[in-house]
Amino acid sequence: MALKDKRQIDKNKHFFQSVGHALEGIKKLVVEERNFRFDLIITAVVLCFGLFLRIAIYDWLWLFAAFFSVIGSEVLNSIVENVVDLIVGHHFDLMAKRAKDIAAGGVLLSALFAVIIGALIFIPRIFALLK
Ligand SMILES: Nc1ncnc2c1ncn2[C@@H]1O[C@H](COP(=O)(O)OP(=O)(O)OP(=O)(O)O)[C@@H](O)[C@H]1O
Repeated sequence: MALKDKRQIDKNKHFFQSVGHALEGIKKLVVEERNFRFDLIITAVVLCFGLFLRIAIYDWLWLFAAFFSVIGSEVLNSIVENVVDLIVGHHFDLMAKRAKDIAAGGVLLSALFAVIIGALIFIPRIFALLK
């Protein structure tokens, strides 16, 4: 699935070419975005906790909704940062600041959603374990 033509700008010719570019995008997120790596580590830790505490299927559904909400907003934040940098370059610009701060606010809100879901699922179980 290696991408032979690194300077391609026309449409992908087949499904596997599209998947190859999508995987390249995910690799960029993992390698270049510190917060994205942090989200993945937290997700792995929470998954381990969920398996250890044998949480119910409905709890897993909420947890996965929370994971993908955070990851989705992190992806949107990275897109905004890249597009803004492409447009304004290395200059201070109030609209650039506004766009980046709003995108970061979106990540913060989805992280808050994930913390609430995690607390509702895990705090009662941890208390039950301690009894
Ligand atoms: N061109 C610019 N003009 C004005 N302010 C900017 C510009 N670029 C960045 N900033 C400000 O600096 C902050 C951090 O910039 P940037 O989002 O590029 O860094 P980051 O470390 O990748 O952020 P994050 O922690 O969200 O991943 C932005 O939220 C914004 O407030």
